[in-house]
Amino acid sequence: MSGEKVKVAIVGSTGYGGVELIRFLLGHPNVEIVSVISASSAGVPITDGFPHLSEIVTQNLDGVNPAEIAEKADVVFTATPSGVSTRLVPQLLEVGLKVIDLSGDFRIKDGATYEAWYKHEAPESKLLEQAVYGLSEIYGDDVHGKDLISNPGCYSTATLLGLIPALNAGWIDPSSIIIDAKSGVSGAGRGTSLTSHYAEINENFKAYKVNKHQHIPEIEQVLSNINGEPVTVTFTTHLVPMTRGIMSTMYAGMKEAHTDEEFVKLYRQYYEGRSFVRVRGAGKWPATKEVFCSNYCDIGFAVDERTGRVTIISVIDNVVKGAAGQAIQNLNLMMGWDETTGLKLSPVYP
Ligand SMILES: NC(=O)C1=CN([C@@H]2O[C@H](COP(=O)(O)OP(=O)(O)OC[C@H]3O[C@@H](n4cnc5c(N)ncnc54)[C@H](OP(=O)(O)O)[C@@H]3O)[C@@H](O)[C@H]2O)C=CC1
Ligand SMILES: CC(=O)N[C@@H](CCC(=O)OP(=O)(O)O)C(=O)O
Repeated sequence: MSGEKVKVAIVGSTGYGGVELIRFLLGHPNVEIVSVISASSAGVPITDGFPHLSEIVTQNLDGVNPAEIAEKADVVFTATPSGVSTRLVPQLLEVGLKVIDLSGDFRIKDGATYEAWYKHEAPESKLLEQAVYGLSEIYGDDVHGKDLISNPGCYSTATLLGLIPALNAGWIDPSSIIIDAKSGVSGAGRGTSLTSHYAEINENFKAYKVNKHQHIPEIEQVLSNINGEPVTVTFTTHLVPMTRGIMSTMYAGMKEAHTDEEFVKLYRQYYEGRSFVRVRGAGKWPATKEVFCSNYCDIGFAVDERTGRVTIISVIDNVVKGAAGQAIQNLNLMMGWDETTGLKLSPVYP
């Protein structure tokens, strides 16, 4: 790129993913936010709903009009609910925009599988083929120069980054994988619901969508590609009374005995040069607070010689590496910039 900044627009800028995109993009040296967009609040200042952005974002919210977006922007992030992107993204591509979609709509390559899990009509198969699945550390090379990037799911990101090196090396039995995942409440978005309001979630801890979560086909699609044969997983999600953070705890049988130190070495080699994956030393397990508000994914291991299984623990911030941060990482990869541009912020602690 020349010295000129890339102009970006954000549809769904009033949601948690959208507002986090704004926070990071404001500090991105190669980018200018030219439009913050809302379907329901066009014409009003974004600061009406988000006073924390006062004096920082002075624009009014724009409406969802693909032709108007194309007049202003080069790239658009769609931080919109699943089902919305299916209809909107083709219109945005049609007017010449590059799109990075944060929803689940373009992640599943088989339309019938998408419809079975998401209960929405799938996008047309041509676009499903065109969309590049933007799990940055694994498929980053495919993102460069592409027009449509499908940002991975939050649980899928933590889980896949935790499993892929061991599966790829043939160290774990693909038929034995069990995933026990927990998320903070912001993962459900800004809208209120009975399951996520304060009295229901405070001092509570509950499983939900057991064996029915929409990230199961996404995780299985990628693991099957890596494995070369179909992989199915047992996947249970839980809601934790905290705002941000995902911990994915994964259990798998080892094909041959390996030590914690060998796992650490394997993973450090696999992720060499990828700044946002931090592999903990033997006997050190990550906590969600250690990646809070950052784009890091931290991974630790515990081999159990007694059972022949390994436990892999992976943590991310769902709103950052699980959504807005990885979307910006994909923008960087799309544009051929260093993938860390605008993203190298330390986690917030405590
Ligand atoms: N929260 C998270 O941790 C993660 C979220 N995701 C995915 O990212 C997407 C955004 O999530 P999140 O920000 O949490 O969701 P929110 O519910 O917080 O925000 C979604 C936004 O989409 C906008 N919207 C709703 N309907 C339409 C429409 N018809 N046209 C245009 N915009 C619309 C709404 O704003 P308005 O009415 O003002 O337009 C709303 O602010 C979702 O698909 C979600 O599944 C993925 C990974 C993690
Ligand atoms: C805590 C919580 O409710 N999390 C959401 C994650 C939503 C999400 O990321 O949705 P898509 O990736 O499918 O778009 C859930 O479990 O459905």
